[in-house]
Amino acid sequence: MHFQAHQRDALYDIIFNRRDVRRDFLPTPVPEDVVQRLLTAAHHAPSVGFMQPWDFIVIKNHATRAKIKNGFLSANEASAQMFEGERQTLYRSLKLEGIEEAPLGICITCDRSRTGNVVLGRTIKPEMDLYSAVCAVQNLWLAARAENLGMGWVSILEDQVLYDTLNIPEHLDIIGYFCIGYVKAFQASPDLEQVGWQNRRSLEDAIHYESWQPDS
Ligand SMILES: Cc1cc2c(cc1C)N(C[C@H](O)[C@H](O)[C@H](O)COP(=O)(O)O)c1[nH]c(=O)[nH]c(=O)c1N2
Repeated sequence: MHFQAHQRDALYDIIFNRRDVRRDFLPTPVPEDVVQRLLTAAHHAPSVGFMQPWDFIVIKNHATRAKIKNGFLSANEASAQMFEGERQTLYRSLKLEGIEEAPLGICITCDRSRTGNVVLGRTIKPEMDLYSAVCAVQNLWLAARAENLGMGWVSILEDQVLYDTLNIPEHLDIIGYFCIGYVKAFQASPDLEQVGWQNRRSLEDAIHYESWQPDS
């Protein structure tokens, strides 16, 4: 398959217009065929040794999401206290999850023992299975944006909340919990940039030619 310019441009549009969404979710359910398309995209991510270490737990039940939200609330209080002064005040004003508002939750796990102990490509760097599962996250994120669905990563949450609430076996690692739903609007830039928490680093500083150089 040879992609045409308009197809290339569509991919870049999706990349640049993808946002971490935690507010403005609409209650409109995500149709099952759309959910299947999202998960098919996630399932086609690259993985070390083709081990496909991920599983996807799909959560629509509100009571389940309310339990996860409670877990967020306590983790978020502990997190807020790690920041000081004005930074803590700003942190407390941020909306950092849409667990109850978004009608769809997806928890992604990583089975580090899938396909055995010795995995092609993971022989020297054992963390490659976790990285593979994160590749599935990014596919999901981009597919969601292509479907005009907002998606937000909620990592302010103790893993144990997800193990207990979702009955996840202990041998699985938790990669993340994601809120997904249609939205009133997509923001043009990251929320954290809009509120002055953190600016986008210049690409110039991120690119190094031939060898690493400190920021200019
Ligand atoms: C691994 C990981 C974990 C988290 C996030 C991202 C990633 C990659 N982000 C979203 C993050 O704040 C966001 O991606 C950046 O601020 C950039 O914004 P856009 O994603 O471009 O909108 C995120 N956001 C949030 O509100 N609560 C959270 O718990 C997390 N956790």
